[in-house]
Amino acid sequence: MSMHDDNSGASARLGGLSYLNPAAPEPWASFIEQIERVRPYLGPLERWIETLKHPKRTLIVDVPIERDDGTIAHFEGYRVQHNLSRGPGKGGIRFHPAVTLNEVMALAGWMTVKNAAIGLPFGGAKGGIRVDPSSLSKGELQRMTRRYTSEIGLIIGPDRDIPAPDVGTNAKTMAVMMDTFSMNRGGTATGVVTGKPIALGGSLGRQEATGRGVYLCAREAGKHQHIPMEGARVVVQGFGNVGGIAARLFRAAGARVIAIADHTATLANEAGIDIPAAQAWVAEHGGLAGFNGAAPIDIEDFWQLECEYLVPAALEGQITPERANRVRTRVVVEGANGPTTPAADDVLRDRGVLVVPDVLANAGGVTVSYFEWVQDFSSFFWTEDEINARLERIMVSAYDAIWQVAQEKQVPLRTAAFIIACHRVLEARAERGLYP
Ligand SMILES: NC(=O)C1=CN([C@@H]2O[C@H](COP(=O)(O)OP(=O)(O)OC[C@H]3O[C@@H](n4cnc5c(N)ncnc54)[C@H](O)[C@@H]3O)[C@@H](O)[C@H]2O)C=CC1
Ligand SMILES: O=C(O)CCC(=O)C(=O)O
Repeated sequence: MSMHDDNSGASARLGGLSYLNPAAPEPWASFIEQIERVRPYLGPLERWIETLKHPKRTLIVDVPIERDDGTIAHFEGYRVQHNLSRGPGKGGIRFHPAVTLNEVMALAGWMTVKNAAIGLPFGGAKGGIRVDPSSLSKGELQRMTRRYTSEIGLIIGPDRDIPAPDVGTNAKTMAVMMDTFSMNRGGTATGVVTGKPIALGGSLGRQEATGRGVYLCAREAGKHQHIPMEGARVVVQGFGNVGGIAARLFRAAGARVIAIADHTATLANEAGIDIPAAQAWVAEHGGLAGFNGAAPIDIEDFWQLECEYLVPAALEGQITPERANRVRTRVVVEGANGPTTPAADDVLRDRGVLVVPDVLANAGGVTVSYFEWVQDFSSFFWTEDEINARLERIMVSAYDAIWQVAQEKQVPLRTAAFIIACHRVLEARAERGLYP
């Protein structure tokens, strides 16, 4: 059963404030730097580049709730619509104690690029609340989610902006958001969020889609790098929805997952870790700590384990230049959003490490969210095999297109993905602004 079914489990996996990496720049600064790196490749569209450096709409909301003890608590929430040129906003909702406006702006910007790079008809958006959901009772969590949804209800909707799960949220959160939006509107609106439970118009395959996309990208990268999947050594940071599922798929394909880490433990086993057993442990205990199928190692040793694939699938700013200098991997496959800083990207490029960027590698989730949205509109639902086959086609063709541009322009895959995406977004922007 899904590791995301119970929000208390999701909350326990958040990692508290520890994920703020003081050695990394603010996420929005990283995003701006990534946009700047595309400037020389934009041709006449360059005159529109500032569009990408200014989120279109930024909503900050106060979310007051009555706590179970009768006191009133206030939380700060956000929904940022970075760009809507190519369609409605799309992107997840994060509940985490370290959420900031700066972070949500960057996450929304990465959604704009991701959706355009893959060719989905969406703009980019993201939202979040600065809260540790594990500190709330189920009732408090529900009241907070409902109040937040009502507050951002001003700007979301099936044809305006469609949230989905991210760190600290799950299918249950989406069910409550859908219900609140529908109550306020006076009619059921399944298409307002994706990542919903199947009973409410959710899509088969969405739960696994991000991890599946990560695995597919690794497989494609391995073809170019001549890395056989059988026996490939894999190291995964983050063992939630994305990291846990990716690790399971790597193992199922014959790879050897030799190290895994979450906010409670960093573990290694050169012989290969039994991933389903580790997932069952986390589902029961809320974290990897205590799992005896691998031995605890130091976090800094984790980053320099020799492997074929390194998969950061936790949070931003994890691969700094200092760590990039020490990694001993051939391919970094970014399950998380923004795990590699721009300066670390340069180090990895100089060291010949291939980086499959977040805006490609973790796009499987939003791709199946797109399928969910389409299915909700048509009220016609596909089988899991159909969904997985369509997901694979889209991921492989996006990978090939980005690889091609990288070869032609002699740039890293991230820059290639940004070139494709920024062209699409700015062309749409320019077309919408021109007289015939
Ligand atoms: N859920 C989705 O469909 C998508 C998620 N992502 C990105 O993937 C990343 C992970 O998201 P989910 O797996 O959904 O979240 P999750 O809440 O299911 O799991 C997060 C994992 O990261 C671990 N973690 C937190 N702080 C850590 C630290 N300091 N060191 C090591 N591990 C730490 C947690 O223990 C947990 O295992 C995020 O960057 C998210 O934005 C990207 C695309 C889609
Ligand atoms: O499924 C979605 O709509 C968004 C997923 C997401 O937040 C992401 O790709 O980072």
